[in-house]
Amino acid sequence: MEMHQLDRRKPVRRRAQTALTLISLAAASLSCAQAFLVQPHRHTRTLRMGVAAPPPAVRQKPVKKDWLGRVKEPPESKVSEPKPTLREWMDASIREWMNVRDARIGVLILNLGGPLMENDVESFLFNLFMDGEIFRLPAALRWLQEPLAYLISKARSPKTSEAYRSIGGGSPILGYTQAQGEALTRQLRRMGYDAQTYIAMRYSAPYTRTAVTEMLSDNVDGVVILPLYPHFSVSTSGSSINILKKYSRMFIDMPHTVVTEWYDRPGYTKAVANLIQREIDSFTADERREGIHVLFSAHGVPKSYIQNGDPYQDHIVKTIDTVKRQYSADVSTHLSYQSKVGPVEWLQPYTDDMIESLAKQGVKNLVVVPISFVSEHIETLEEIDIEYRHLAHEKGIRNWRRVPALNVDPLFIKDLAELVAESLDQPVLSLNEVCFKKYKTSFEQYDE
Ligand SMILES: C=CC1=C(C)c2cc3[nH]c(cc4nc(cc5[nH]c(cc1n2)c(C)c5CCC(=O)O)C(CCC(=O)O)=C4C)c(C)c3C=C
Ligand SMILES: [Fe+2]
Repeated sequence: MEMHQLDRRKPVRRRAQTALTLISLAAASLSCAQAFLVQPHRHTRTLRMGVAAPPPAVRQKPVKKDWLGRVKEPPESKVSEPKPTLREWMDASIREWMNVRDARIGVLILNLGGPLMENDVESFLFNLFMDGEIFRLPAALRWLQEPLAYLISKARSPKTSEAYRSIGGGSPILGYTQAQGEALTRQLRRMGYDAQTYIAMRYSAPYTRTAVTEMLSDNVDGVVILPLYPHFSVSTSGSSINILKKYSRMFIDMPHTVVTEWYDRPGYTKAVANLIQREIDSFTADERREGIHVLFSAHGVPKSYIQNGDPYQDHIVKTIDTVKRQYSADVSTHLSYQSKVGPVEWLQPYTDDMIESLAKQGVKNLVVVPISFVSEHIETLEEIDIEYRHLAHEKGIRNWRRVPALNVDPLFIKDLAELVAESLDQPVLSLNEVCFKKYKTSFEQYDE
């Protein structure tokens, strides 16, 4: 009975086999034609949709073929390589649908965001305090996150609005981030990459979902995820990566790698040192004889974060160690932390206490360096330039200098571009690995 049924299926199977053979022949001749024709592959990019590139951990080696379709064996050393680089992953993914190599790279820039105008302050603060990486409640009280975020943002918004009003009514962070993104795109293109940058802000538009949607509709072949924070903290890069992890289903077949931190980059640290040196050089010979003090002021985080393993403070200290080797040795260097929020203890010493203490010691010439920020925003323009400057003068520090943020400093942008390029040739670090292995963020709890 079974035999009979099988026999009756044979002609159907034969027809299916013939159809398959015809399809493969057509596909083979198409790929041969493509090898000879100069094809603008972007027009056919939709072919790729739904083709899942294998995730890095289980990825098989890409099958390399010559123009006749013969399989080329990879060199022996590469066979044993445990993890692919992003470049290899992109290559493999592209080769699955077409024999082309001019990969388009999306660079997804992550930043915090800020209110564009005064009316946005309350919703920006609400988003910020809704984030469990910023405003951490014990597990049993997490159901209070939303009502508390609502109350705190309402209560804080008059003070915060006043601060934004004093710098023109809104945060300049989006404008600077866009300028940095455009400069990075230009630099990567000068270096020969078909790259495009996209901006994902954490607490204000353009949000992560928008950036990812835009990036996918541009048909990028691979993504480098680049937080614009040199130092990793779960409260900044970690929080943005959490949200991205939530949306990672949107680019499940998209080769990607995460740059988690870049606090020791040569171009970044040199660019900061150059800006400090410029301020040091602006002092007169008499002022130099009096002594010059350089105060690095980093955005603080609650002390408990560091006790729970956040590497932020360690990264800050390492940046400063590298930077201070690159400017005049005859100045004194200090570190303090600014922007404390709420009643719990944050990293110490606080910047206002440090300024008072330096003034008490008789310091007259002070250079302040905002070290955790790479563009101007409220903490540099209001907190440092207005509040701390006023305090310093009041306490007798006569000569106050503030080192500008890097913004689009050419040396810095070039270094960021090199960082992106280098990340293509390093073993990929996936979102999963960052969230579950490297830093163990708590992404499952929170929404954008
Ligand atoms: C490295 C940078 C930053 C760290 C670390 C960070 C931690 C952190 N911040 C808050 C609370 C607030 N931050 C606010 C604004 C703000 N913070 C950063 C950077 C870091 N924050 C930026 C870039 C900005 C936006 C600046 C702009 O121009 O808009 C605010 C809003 C302003 C205010 O009301 O003071 C709050 C609040 C916490 C609690 C925290 C660590 C847990
Ligand atoms: Fe902050």
